[in-house]
Amino acid sequence: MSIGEVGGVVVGRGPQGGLMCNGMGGAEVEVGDGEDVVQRIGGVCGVNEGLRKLLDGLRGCRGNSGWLRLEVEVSESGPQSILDFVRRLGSCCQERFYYRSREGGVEVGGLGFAWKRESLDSLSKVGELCKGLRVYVAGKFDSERPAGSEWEDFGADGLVFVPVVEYREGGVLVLNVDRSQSRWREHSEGTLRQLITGHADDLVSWNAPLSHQSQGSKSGDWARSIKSIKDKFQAGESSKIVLARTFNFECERTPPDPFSLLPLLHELTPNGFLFGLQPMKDKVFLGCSPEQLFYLESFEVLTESLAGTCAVDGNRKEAVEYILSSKKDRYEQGLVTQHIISSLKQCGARSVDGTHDIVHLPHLVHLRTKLSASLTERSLLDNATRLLQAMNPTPAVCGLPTSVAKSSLSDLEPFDRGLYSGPFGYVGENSSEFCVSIRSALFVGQRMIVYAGAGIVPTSDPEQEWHETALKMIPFLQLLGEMDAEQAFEAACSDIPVHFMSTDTASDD
Ligand SMILES: C=C(O[C@H]1C=CC=C(C(=O)O)[C@@H]1O)C(=O)O
Repeated sequence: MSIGEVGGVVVGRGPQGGLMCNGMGGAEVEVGDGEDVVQRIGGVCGVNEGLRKLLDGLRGCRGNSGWLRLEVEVSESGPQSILDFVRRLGSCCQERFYYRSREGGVEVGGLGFAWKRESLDSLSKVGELCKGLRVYVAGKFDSERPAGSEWEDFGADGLVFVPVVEYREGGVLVLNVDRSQSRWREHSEGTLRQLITGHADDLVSWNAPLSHQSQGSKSGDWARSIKSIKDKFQAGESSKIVLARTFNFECERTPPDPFSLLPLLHELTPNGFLFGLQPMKDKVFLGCSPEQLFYLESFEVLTESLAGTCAVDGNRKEAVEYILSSKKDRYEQGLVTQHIISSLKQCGARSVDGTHDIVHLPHLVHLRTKLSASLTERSLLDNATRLLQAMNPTPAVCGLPTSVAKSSLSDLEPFDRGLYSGPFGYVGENSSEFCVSIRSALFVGQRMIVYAGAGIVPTSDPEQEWHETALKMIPFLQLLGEMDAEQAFEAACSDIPVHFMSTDTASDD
């Protein structure tokens, strides 16, 4: 595909001719049917005007194969404009998506699905996706486990997708069209029109639902599960299993837009990956995770082993000293590091470099080893697919051996993890990155389910591990239940259902 500039428009041009693209400068340009087309529409404008330009740009396009991507540069690229875009257009589009990498280098808000698959294997078949295109992935932790009804619509294996409209870092608004789909024009135009003419929501701060009741895993069941995990250790079947539990809220009414939690979660955990996915109305999975699965650029991969947790009870320095000298935490994290190194080797790495550090989060610290390696010289998509297969799930969220841990968790956890602790990220033209979607929650109608897990090793104490999962739930419980951190911790530790009565304090941002 060649790129040319016509009348202020950059156009991808196919050799066969046949498809007419009417550029914004008025020039009509012929591009090949079946070829991928990338067109940058000139002139910086506001978001609404940008959406109109995309609609105009679409008018002259025809064809029934190949990707079409129209891009407009928009001026509103303030600190939260991408997240605000996704929040404001919630009433105009049922399918929403948001992702921000830990350092913020990649940030995207997506609306509608231009292309969607339910199997992660489909990622290896997207080799022909066009230049500049990013494919986003939200994978399930264990797709072999029977799906819980709460996770319906999140795909059999998760979702692999390209949004219709993307608002990307650097202030670029993108329209993605897969012209091989029947009725691609109606679908794309329909989505754009809804966004342009629909009623944009006011930005309202999250306010906890007026009345809600909590329930979730019980500490007695937790202790019994740990006992059976330890039996597996004794029988020599496993060395580590990461057991998770849930904290559920039942509300009297559907709570406010869950996407409005994202800025608050990010404030509490600024050094996290921020993500949200709404495959349909009243179903949202979101979170703010400290854990990177991998970052891949060219053949160079960065990854990390994050495990081992110590509470920060006032004095961070003491917590750091404690965790650095804790044999149990070092063992637990060492298993993850070793597994990741062997996964990297499976993907062609000859040597792996590593440095240790500590991750500081509200109320806790984790051990981390940052790892880097050079992989075999294959395409980025090929390497990303192989990394996903080899690394996911790591023993930071599953256990060892992976198959034994997975089947034990399927027996012991009385709920489907769905996307919790699965990979969440993208494969793009020049880079690919995934986080592990821990520190997350699912919103289904009037239910809100918070997930957290803890690595169980032979020396684990059930009560301490229960407290550890409570610590990990604090940011969510603080926000969902309108509590301070101490109350949130107590609620997360308690076996007794709590009845919340919040005050109605919705306010403009
Ligand atoms: C499984 C979770 O955390 C993992 C990541 C960091 C530390 C962990 C731990 O100490 O057990 C877990 O491996 C979770 O937050 O749900």
